[in-house]
Amino acid sequence: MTEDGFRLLPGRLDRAAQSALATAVLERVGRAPLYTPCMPRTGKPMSVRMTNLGPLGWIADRAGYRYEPVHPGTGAPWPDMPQALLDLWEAVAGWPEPPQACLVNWYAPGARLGLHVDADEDARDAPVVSVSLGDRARFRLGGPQRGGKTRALDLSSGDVVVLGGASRRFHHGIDRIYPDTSTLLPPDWRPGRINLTLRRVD
Ligand SMILES: O=C(O)CCC(=O)C(=O)O
Ligand SMILES: [Fe+2]
Repeated sequence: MTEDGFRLLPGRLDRAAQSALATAVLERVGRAPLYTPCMPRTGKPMSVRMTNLGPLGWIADRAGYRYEPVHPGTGAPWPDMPQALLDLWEAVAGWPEPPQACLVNWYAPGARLGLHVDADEDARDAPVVSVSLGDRARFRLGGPQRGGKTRALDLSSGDVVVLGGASRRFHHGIDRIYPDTSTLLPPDWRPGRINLTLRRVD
């Protein structure tokens, strides 16, 4: 762990665990389809597609950023979080309560996620735990200030990142993915990357 509470756990999930998790997540994505979020006000579509698992889901649309208990397209509650994610949170988060939201991000080749701070949660002290599955990505980590110094690190399938302590409020994003660098996901989902972001909301 670094002083600022940022932790990269390379290969935290072995291949069998990644594969079982991918199967569990994709089955749920079948019930809660990916949708294209957009920027508040401008309505500009994001390149990452999203859905959620768990009691609450993070939504971005013209009205703003917020958490909702139901899928915006189907109106149904989000599917439950696979037990493996709850277990992972318990093992690495160091937080007494379980996560309330698991954002599922889908990066096709060309998708990216601009530098941002995860700031829509009242539970600002609970860490964010994020899991990478599928193709490798270049993750960018900055500091608390927008426009400050950043560094890049690669995230591979099975890697887990914990944004705890001060790093909970650090800027971060995904510059790009590296297509066809993993054979984990089923053929229909290649090339591409899934990221699972576990958060406590209130
Ligand atoms: O895809 C990633 O690794 C990061 C995702 C992220 O920062 C987010 O969903 O807030
Ligand atoms: Fe984030």
